[in-house]
Amino acid sequence: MLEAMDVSVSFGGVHAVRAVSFRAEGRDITSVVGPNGAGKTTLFNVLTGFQKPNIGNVVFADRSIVGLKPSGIAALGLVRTFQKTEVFKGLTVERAVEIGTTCGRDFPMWQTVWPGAIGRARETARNEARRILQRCVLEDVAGEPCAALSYGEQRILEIALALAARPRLLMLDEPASGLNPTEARRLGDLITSIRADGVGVILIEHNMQLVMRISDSIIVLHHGEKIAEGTPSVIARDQRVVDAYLGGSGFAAA
Ligand SMILES: Nc1ncnc2c1ncn2[C@@H]1O[C@H](COP(=O)(O)OP(=O)(O)OP(=O)(O)O)[C@@H](O)[C@H]1O
Repeated sequence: MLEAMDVSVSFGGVHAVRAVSFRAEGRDITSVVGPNGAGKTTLFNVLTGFQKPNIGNVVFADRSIVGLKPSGIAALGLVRTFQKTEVFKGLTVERAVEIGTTCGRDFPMWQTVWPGAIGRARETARNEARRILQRCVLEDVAGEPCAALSYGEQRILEIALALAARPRLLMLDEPASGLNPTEARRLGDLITSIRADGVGVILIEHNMQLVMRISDSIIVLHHGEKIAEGTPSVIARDQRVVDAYLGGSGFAAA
């Protein structure tokens, strides 16, 4: 569904991403890992339209998305999370997700003039929001103001808001950062349930336990280059990865 081809990005003399190619299949969890400064965020920004590559192409759903605005890419179904739930802090969790389901959607003209249509559209949005909150196990806090959520719940709410945009491919940038092991496990369960719904996920993440547990495919970056790609068990045995990323300590699938 998404293919990056020979993507390179330089900042002055710094080669942040060097000729990286990979494919992310529509119903897979594809993780991008690597040490600090490996180029993960820069690559993520290229895929979501926040950074133009110097060279290379990115094809999503059979069309090149290089040069499209982030909003245009999101409208195609490639949706990212933002750590920005504070914009909804005065609203309840359910209302925030409900508003999220209507963002970027066109409403036919008749809906604005036909009595009852607005109420019906609101009801549809509310039902969709409830379904998303259930999927994210946030239904118990649906009536709470967003600002009252714990840090871990706020991170899950970011995903709920991204799901409200009906992604075909969801991009998550370090969703486990700052989560405790229980929260990280809950996050992993959520991400695998999103995959089970037929939505692909691209995950940039430092938490290797989580990555090894849920990924279908892992791409390893080092100094901007892709040094390995494969299933968790293939990556765990790759000597170049173990040397470059893990300082020779090795790791096991969790
Ligand atoms: N806007 C920028 N201007 C100059 N250099 C940049 C810029 N953005 C990133 N870099 C450099 O590009 C390289 C890759 O950075 P990037 O943030 O993509 O790595 P990363 O793998 O996401 O790191 P981390 O895990 O620490 O977030 C680094 O050397 C970084 O200093």
